Amino acid sequence: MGTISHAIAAKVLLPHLPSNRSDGFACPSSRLLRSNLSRTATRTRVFAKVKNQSSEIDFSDPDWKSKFQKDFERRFNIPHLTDIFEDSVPIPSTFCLKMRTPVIEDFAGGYPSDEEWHGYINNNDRVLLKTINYSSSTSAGAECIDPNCTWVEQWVHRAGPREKIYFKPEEVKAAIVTCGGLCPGLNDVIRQIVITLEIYGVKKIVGIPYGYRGFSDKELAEMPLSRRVVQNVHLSGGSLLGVSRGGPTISEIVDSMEERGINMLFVLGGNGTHAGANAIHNECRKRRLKVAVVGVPKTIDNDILLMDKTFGFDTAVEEAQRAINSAYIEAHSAYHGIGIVKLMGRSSGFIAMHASLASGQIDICLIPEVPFQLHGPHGVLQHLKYLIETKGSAVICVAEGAGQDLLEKTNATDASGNAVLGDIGVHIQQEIKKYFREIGIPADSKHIDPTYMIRAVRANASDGILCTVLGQNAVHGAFAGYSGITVGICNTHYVYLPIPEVISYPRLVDPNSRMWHRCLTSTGQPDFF
Ligand SMILES: Nc1ncnc2c1ncn2[C@@H]1O[C@H](COP(=O)(O)OP(=O)(O)O)[C@@H](O)[C@H]1O
Ligand SMILES: O=P(O)(O)OC[C@H]1O[C@](O)(COP(=O)(O)O)[C@@H](O)[C@@H]1O
Ligand SMILES: [Mg+2]
Repeated sequence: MGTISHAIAAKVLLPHLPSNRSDGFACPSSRLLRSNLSRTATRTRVFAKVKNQSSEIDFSDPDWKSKFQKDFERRFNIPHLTDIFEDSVPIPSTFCLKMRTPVIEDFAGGYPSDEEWHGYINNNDRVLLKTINYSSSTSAGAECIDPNCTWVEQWVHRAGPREKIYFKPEEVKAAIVTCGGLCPGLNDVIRQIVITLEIYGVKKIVGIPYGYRGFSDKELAEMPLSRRVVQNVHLSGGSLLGVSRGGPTISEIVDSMEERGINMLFVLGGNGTHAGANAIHNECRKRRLKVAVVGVPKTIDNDILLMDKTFGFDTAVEEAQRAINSAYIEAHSAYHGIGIVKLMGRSSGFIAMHASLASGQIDICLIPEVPFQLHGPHGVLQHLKYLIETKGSAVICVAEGAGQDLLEKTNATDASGNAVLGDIGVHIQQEIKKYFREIGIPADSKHIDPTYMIRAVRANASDGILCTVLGQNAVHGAFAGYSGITVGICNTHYVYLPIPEVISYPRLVDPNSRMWHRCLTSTGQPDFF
């Protein structure tokens, strides 16, 4: 009793279970009542789950809380080189802000250190992961461990430069790789990693071209990187290094790293890339290679667990405003105009939800986490008819992963194994056209798909800052001797997290969260089931 397995603990902490709207609430006329019912039912299911874990967490054990905390501490411990190289001797950090120019000389005369400078993070510094003490499991968005929603402090490691480092800068060959789809800010992160590495005194820095593929494709030469090369790269979107999906096996990647003498690897990517980074970290350990593998979460979908947000997300939401505004103008100017804007979000509707909230021009927001029906008395089309009759126009914002149950399945996958989704935006437009034709009401629908335009732009100012901090912290983490970690922002503080904890499943919008309810309040849409 008391030992919580990794996977089980992740489930206990899951903020919500996706509500299964087809399982049964009668549809009372009041949306509020329905929403309350739905919330209660979902909560009941959460605790049914928790109760099922009783063989794992025995809540009647007076010590369950301290056991949980101990287990949490173990899970969130960040792997360190000394776990396998016990004799590693650290040296004083070569990162010191009193010396703001990149170190250009060798360290023959010893490593510089500054006893007086208090700019380092203590290894025992921690950041509080959860900050709300929910008094009840029925509080909006409550994340409870036990049925009483007991307050349990959960601490994670604080990111930043350490006083002692585990790599001699002149012995480092650092590589950066960007994988998956594009995301605003990739170049900003690359730039900061290079700049920070140079401040530590690293001279061998390379970019691996086109994601993991660059490790195996002999035609693709690694790109030497320096402050001079990256100076202005943040001024444009995309990735200086290129990106790709799919690629070589983990063993091939580590073979290639060994051949190239890479002992620090910075991996920018989403869930899939991080699964790869963790596997590379484990393979290096298996081969007893003194290598630090550090991830920087890159996902425009914002679907990495535990973090306030990932870089590029704010920019995506901002850029989406232009498409939404165009859709609004088109719809508003047409007779019975209906605008449809499809935004990215494979399994998480964060961009659609935030873009809808920001614009104030959306009447219907559809996300993957909240099932909906198009047809029937409570369907989207019926509500559109109501909007056309009362307002004269309407705008829908739909996440690409929403309503996939309404489309034909293809079972097709991309090179990384991600499911290829059906086009929900096109489907909704077709159904709108059919429906309004059938009911004899003219409607003029316009579908805008700005997805690739949104993700190719350069980062905005707020993302620029986030990228800067994450890039710098990635380098600090590697020099501090950590590996198999990723960097993030939790409750406005910067942290290091073990990779498996942030990718055990995609972070989803909680349909019981205040944010989703705020979105519903703003759009005024009913539940569509
Ligand atoms: N489970 C996995 N283990 C190892 N590598 C993976 C895994 N899933 C994906 N990858 C690799 O990570 C890279 C990016 O994955 P992908 O899913 O396309 O993007 P993202 O990292 O943004 O989720 C690809 O090269 C893919 O082969
Ligand atoms: O057409 P591509 O390049 O496969 O990208 C489409 C996918 O990229 C994303 O924007 C983000 O995906 P990743 O996080 O895997 O890079 C998804 O929302 C979308 O499904
Ligand atoms: Mg992914």
